This record gives sequence, C-alpha cells and structure tokens, in this order.
Amino acid sequence: MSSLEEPLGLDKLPSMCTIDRIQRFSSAACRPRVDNLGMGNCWIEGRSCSTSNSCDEDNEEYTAETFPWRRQTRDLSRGDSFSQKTMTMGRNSMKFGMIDNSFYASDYQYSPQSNNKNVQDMPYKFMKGIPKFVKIVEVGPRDGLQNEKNIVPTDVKIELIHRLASSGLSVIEATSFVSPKWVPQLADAKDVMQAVHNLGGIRLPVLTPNLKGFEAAIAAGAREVAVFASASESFSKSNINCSIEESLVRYRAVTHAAKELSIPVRGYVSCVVGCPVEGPIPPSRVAYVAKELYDMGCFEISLGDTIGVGTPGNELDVFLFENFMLHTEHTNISLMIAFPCLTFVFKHFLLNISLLLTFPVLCVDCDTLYRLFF
Ligand SMILES: CC(C)(COP(=O)([O-])OP(=O)([O-])OC[C@H]1O[C@@H](n2cnc3c(N)ncnc32)[C@H](O)[C@@H]1OP(=O)([O-])[O-])[C@@H](O)C(=O)NCCC(=O)NCCSC(=O)C[C@@](C)(O)CC(=O)[O-]
Repeated sequence: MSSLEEPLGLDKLPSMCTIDRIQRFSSAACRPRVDNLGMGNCWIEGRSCSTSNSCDEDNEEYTAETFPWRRQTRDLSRGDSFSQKTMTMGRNSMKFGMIDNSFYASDYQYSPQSNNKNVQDMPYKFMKGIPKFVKIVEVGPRDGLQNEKNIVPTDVKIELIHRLASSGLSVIEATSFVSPKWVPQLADAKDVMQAVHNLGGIRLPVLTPNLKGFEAAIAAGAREVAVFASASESFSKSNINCSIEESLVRYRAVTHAAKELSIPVRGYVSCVVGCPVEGPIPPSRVAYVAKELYDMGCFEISLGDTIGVGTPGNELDVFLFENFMLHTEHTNISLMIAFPCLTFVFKHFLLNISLLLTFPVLCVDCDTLYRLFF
C-alpha cells in the first residue's frame, strides 16, 4: 500500500454519518447563497463581510471557553534524523527535511504527536464551533495540472472543469496565465478559458502573476483573477523570480487594473507555516503580506501551507494561526490547507480541516486531483 492509500485516521473525527446529518459538506451546501461575489464583498450564509474588515455575524460563539485547548503552552523539541524531499513549483525544485511525520527546520521540529489530548478532544470542539457555511474553492485544474509530468490535453482539461462544475462546485480555479516557459503544463490557458468562461453560475478564477497575465486572462474571458505572493523570500524568488516587495508592486498594478474593470481579485500567500529554505515563517510576516494583499483590494486571502508542514493539534501551528488572526484581525480570511505535496498531509487531512474550521475558517481550497474529499 502506498502512503497515499493509507487510512485517514477517521477514528479521531466525528463519524461521516454525523457530518452527513448536519449536511455541512454536501455539494449543494457548498454553494454560496449569493453567487455574485463582487470585489470586496463576500456573502456567507446570511452575513456580509466587507473589505472594511467588519463582519455582521456575531463572533461571540468563538470564545476562549469554546477552545480552551488553544491556550496551552508550547512544547517544541528538536529532531535528529533527517530525510529530504523535493517539491516542484513553477520550474524550480525545492528540498526540505522530514523527520518521520515532522517538519524539520533549523530551530524547530513540528510534530503531530505533540498534543494527542487536543487531537482526541477535537471532535467535540469541532461540532461545537464550526461555522455555518464554508466556501470551497476547487483548484485542481490549475494547481493539480501544473504539477503533472505529462501535459494534459486541452480538451481533457475542459472536460475536467465541466465535470467539477456538474458535481456542484461553484468556484473552480480554471488555469494560470503565467509564463509558458515556467509552467508549460498550462500553456493552453487561453484555449481552456475561452472554452469554459460561459459555464453558467460558476466562478472561474485564474492565476495572474503580472499585468501581462491579467490582460491575457481578461481577453480570454476571465471574470475573476488571483495573485499569488509568498511569506517566504526564498520561495517568492524561486516561484515568481522576484522578492516579496517586488511581487507586491506587480500585484498592486494588477489589482488596480482589475478594479477599473470590476474584476474581483483573490490573494494567495504561500508558505504560511514553513518554508523549505527558511524554516518556520513568523506569523507577523504572513500577516504583513496578507494585509498588503487585502489593502490593495483582494477580496479574499488564501493562506497556503504550501509544503504541507501544518499538522492538526500541533501547538506551534495553533500559535502561528492565532497570532496571524491577532495580527490582521481579519474576518474574511480563507485558509488554504493540506496542499497536496506531502503524503503525511493526506493522513491528517480531515483533522487539519477540523482544526481550521474551529478558528473559524470560512473558505478552504481543495484539489480534487490529489484526494477526492468533498
Ligand atoms: C512571474 C513570471 C512570469 C516571471 O518570470 P520572469 O522570467 O522573471 O519574467 P520576465 O518578465 O522576464 O518574462 C520572461 C518571459 O515570460 C513572458 N511572460 C511574462 N509574464 C507572462 C505571463 N503572465 N504570461 C505569459 N508569458 C509571460 C515574457 O513575455 C518573457 O517572454 P520572452 O520574451 O522570454 O519570450 C514567472 O516566474 C512565472 O510565470 N511564474 C509562475 C510560477 C507558477 O505558476 N507557479 C505555480 C503557481 S503558484 C502556486 O502554486 C502556489 C499557490 C497559489 O497554489 C498557493 C500555495 O499553495 O502556496
């Protein structure tokens, strides 16, 4: 059995039938009440979150009493053995260290075993604290296909998007208008977008790394775009060939152009927990990049655990995310989790989701090509 096929550890979660009963994760339940999510506004089951950082919903239910486990002391230990793995992003490969199920960085070892009591308590906290509605952004046609060794034919990509739409998903990231030299797998972005842009009732954002990509996307029929920054300087250079600050300058140009056309822009921040080169990333840096994207007009921020080092119940992760929330005080934050680079993320996929929903998270990104979860 490959590690991809290992069981998910469902014993530590509410049973799927319980989840089914509350109908949180049916495809119909994943559709936003209001389809037209314009720039700066997001409707989530009867409440409106705006770019003013205010949210109509009363957040009193998410108190310290609800999540007493979030207040415990951290206990981080160092690891000895070290193995290296490689991930591909853009045209670059990156190496990072793994110790068993833990992420090794120069100063810390993240271990999913560090807080078993918290993990055991999770089902109860989960059922008590989850938000009423969670938006799902399906990123498979972009994120999954950009990593395929063999280039997938355009008509297969189009068919995939159609099938994802017919499964009930209402937000599907269709492709990327990036340099074909960097990501040849998505060199047919224009053809894909032209073929699907009229899919009724479905939002089809596309990645745009600069104005050139933005203009090509709009010409091909895109009505929503996404910009992608990083909280790690090294990762930014490796992925988009520029520093964090330079990327923010580019993205200001994109969001400015998008505003003129009333095109909503989503913002990504990569490496929010750790970076293969720099190790743990300070929450203040994640908050800084997220806030910059937010202030330039991104209506939603997706926080990517790009290399999959976030682990459920891990006190360091909790500490990082709590601090992030404190730093930004945003209420309209989406968390991209369980980015499918590491098999151990899969093993803890449901637990990761459970933990994040208790923060509470209003939006998750999902890659169907790696695990059919929803
Ligand atoms: C940003 C650049 C373009 C800089 O790339 P560069 O080489 O520094 O840029 P350049 O301005 O020197 O341009 C080089 C060539 O690319 C062309 N070019 C320039 N821009 C475009 C464009 N938009 N579309 C098409 N072509 C473009 C440009 O015209 C030129 O062509 P040439 O003159 O050599 O023939 C490049 O690094 C790039 O495309 N990177 C994309 C990398 C990528 O797609 N990575 C994966 C997506 S990010 C991700 O997966 C993370 C995420 C979002 O999922 C969140 C998470 O999980 O963390």
